[in-house]
Amino acid sequence: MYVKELFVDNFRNLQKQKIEFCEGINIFYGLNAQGKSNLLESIRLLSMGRSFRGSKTTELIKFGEDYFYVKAIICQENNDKKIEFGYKRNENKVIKVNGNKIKSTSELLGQLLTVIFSPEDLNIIKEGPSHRRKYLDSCISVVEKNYLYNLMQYNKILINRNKLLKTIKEGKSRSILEVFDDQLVEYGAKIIVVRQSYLKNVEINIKKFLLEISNETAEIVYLNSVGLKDASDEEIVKKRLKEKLLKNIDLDLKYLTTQVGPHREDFKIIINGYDSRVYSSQGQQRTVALCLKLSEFEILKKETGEKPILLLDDVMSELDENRKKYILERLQGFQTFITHTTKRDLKGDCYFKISNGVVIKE
Ligand SMILES: Nc1ncnc2c1ncn2[C@@H]1O[C@H](COP(=O)(O)OP(=O)(O)OP(=O)(O)O)[C@@H](O)[C@H]1O
Repeated sequence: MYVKELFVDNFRNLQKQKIEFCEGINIFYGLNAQGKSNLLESIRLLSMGRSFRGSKTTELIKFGEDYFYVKAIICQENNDKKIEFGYKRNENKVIKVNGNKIKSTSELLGQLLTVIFSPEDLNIIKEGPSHRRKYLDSCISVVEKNYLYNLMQYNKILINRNKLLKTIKEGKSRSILEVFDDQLVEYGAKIIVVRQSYLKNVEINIKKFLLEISNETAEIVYLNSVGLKDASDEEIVKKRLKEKLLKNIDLDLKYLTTQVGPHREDFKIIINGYDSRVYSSQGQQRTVALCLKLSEFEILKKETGEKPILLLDDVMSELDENRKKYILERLQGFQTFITHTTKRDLKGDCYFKISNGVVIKE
């Protein structure tokens, strides 16, 4: 698939305009703070239903305005698909696919397949477990239809269980907790099994990429909440999760929050035998992040049978010549959007200059 055309109105600093892209490598260049990342953000918004920078939807509205609207025409096997995203301050967002309003973000996922590379990817490697969980959940949500639903259900039950823990402290019966535990186990086990399988795929890919880029070995260790080396059997996972919940009840009551479950999980990326989060250099961590994104791309491609679109926001300047060459070779044949401060050094199929929110095709 590829994005043929984009229309933006009141999105961040971008001027109201229609932009036509080419099928190969699209280079967007310009000085700092002109709107390059904003443009990629608008495309990614149509893909995931939210900002890749973690901004709230209301922050995407141009200063001084009260709505924004973004529309893209996607070409897929010679059929055109239209995706629209509109948001008016204090109202609900409106998302449409081919003119039909969709009810939830999960219906949008999979309509426009994108993988974004940005300097913030480093946080997936460097920061705490919540960054890795969030990343993992967002990748899986696109390729596994029920994953987001299961995750949302799990989180709802978790909130209620945590509320209940507080009232039990005040003297109510512990047995009510079991009702929540059964539901938590039901959804939790599904989440764990899918995470296990996804991470196995990531490991296969990351091993290959890292070997090719820097001749290093890689291994992924899924730190699942049930303490299993292989958490791929749903029934076993259910049983173990139930046991763990029961075992931890005193701790839960002490801290008034659920101590065990998918909401506490993490995964480690081991490079040459050492945890990359703790022992890798900044440059090595950057390479690991790059490999992680390349494997996301490979899995997305394999699972959907489609050609995903690549969004490279400000990453080229941080890569050395070898890595730059490697990534550009891998992305041959896919629509790619690259932002850069200069036009030099990058070979593209079409170039756009961005200045003060205006995008000019050359
Ligand atoms: N809601 C908004 N309304 C208007 N302008 C905004 C809004 N949000 C951000 N901006 C501005 O948009 C401008 C461009 O931001 P953007 O992140 O796209 O820059 P960029 O061209 O990618 O620059 P850099 O090369 O520094 O990364 C910034 O000056 C920012 O302050």
